[in-house]
Amino acid sequence: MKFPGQRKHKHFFPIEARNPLLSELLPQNKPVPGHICGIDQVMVDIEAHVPDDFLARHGLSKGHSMVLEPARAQAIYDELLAGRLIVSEFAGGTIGNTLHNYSVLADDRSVLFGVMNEQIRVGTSAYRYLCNTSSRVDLNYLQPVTGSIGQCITLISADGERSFAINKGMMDRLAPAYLDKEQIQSASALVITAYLMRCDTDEPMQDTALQAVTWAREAGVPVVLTMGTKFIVEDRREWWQQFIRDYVTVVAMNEDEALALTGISEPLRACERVLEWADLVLCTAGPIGLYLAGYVDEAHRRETGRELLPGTIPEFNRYEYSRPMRRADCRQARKIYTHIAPYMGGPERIKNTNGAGDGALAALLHDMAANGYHRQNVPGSAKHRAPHLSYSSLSQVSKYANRVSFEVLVQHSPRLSRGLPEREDSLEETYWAR
Ligand SMILES: Nc1ncnc2c1ncn2[C@@H]1O[C@H](COP(=O)(O)OP(=O)(O)OP(=O)(O)O)[C@@H](O)[C@H]1O
Ligand SMILES: O=c1[nH]cnc2c1ncn2[C@@H]1O[C@H](CO)[C@@H](O)[C@H]1O
Repeated sequence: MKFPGQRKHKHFFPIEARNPLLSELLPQNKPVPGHICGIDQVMVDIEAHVPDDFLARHGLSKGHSMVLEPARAQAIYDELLAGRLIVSEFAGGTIGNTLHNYSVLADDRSVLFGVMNEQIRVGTSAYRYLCNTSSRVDLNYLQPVTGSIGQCITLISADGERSFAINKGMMDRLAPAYLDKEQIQSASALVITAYLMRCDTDEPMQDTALQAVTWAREAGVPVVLTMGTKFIVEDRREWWQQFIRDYVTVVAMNEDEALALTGISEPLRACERVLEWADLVLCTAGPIGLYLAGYVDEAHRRETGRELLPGTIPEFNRYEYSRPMRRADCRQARKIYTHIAPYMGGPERIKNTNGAGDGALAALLHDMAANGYHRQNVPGSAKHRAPHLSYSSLSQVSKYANRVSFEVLVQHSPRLSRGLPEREDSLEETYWAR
């Protein structure tokens, strides 16, 4: 496990360095490995650049993800192919992307639950998927199926916005029998997406997801839910609110999904509302940057060194230097918030925004997993006097998440091809020194 930022104090990693003092604290010399788990509708992104009237002509809604009848998806694909508009076919899926990015950033193992073609031929979508997935993503648990994984036709508009048209194939056929309870219950987090719940009634994906979150909850493993698209949430707002109350520790969403979930358009107020149901909230807001909101016990709160920010919750960032905790672990819980504007004001040129939110979530997961890893390996550390959810403060995590989003925006694919540059390990320094 690579740590999310350089630490200048006594908690410095890597512990593999076998500091003799640290090793006294360790029952064994080999560090206990960590991992995270995720469930996805395994799919490839087939990317094409199109004018807005292409979307209108095919009845697609800009910025969203729609599952189409196979014949309709095929018609779009054929038109793109005939017009030589397809620029790439690359592994996708919101959780697949998040696990891949986590593994690249953390140099750590992640486990993907999903389906995969039983037989793979060179050049097919399944082949592309495997080629573009980090070797640190464990694919040994995939369920073999006869039929294709999903295809997500990713249509990029002139302004960089992306719209998805999905030919689902076998992506929702993942059965509960192909989950691994031991892997889930020993993970630092289980990541799922709201997309999993839009399978057809005769498909097992929803039941599979419910089984996994039940096991995670039972073992105290944080359940992380990314909202997918506002349409899924809008249709069943109360259902989602109850689902979050019952199972979810961390909610990740953009401002549209936040509005659909809470009825509140202002991201900070929406985060405040979601904190009534979950413990930690990541809300990305495109060019506005991103918000993180959580809880800390009064006894562990830390005041910011930055200027206090105005907003719908005045001085909302006052305790942003605190490390977030579960509400139930606080004796006197206080809500804490942070906001960060896009890294370096945003890229000069955005290649496309696809996966920028997934990138931010991967960074947050990295910091959470680093905390679990540190706790397991150095249980006596002062860092773990209280049960925090992350290794770093809310403020530090937001900088990291933002930095990773930036990296996704300036490249072509939602999947990072490499980790962040080493020299930036101290985000604090480079962040302000342009
Ligand atoms: N136009 C932009 N200018 C500057 N930064 C941006 C822009 N769009 C996105 N970002 C950065 O990327 C982060 C995530 O973006 P966004 O809110 O678009 O994610 P998203 O809608 O969840 O994306 P996806 O669902 O494709 O993963 C933002 O918090 C911000 O830091
Ligand atoms: O229905 C879906 N299920 C899972 N992933 C999806 C779905 N629609 C789009 N994406 C994925 O979201 C990523 C960007 O966040 C894209 O890479 C796309 O593959």
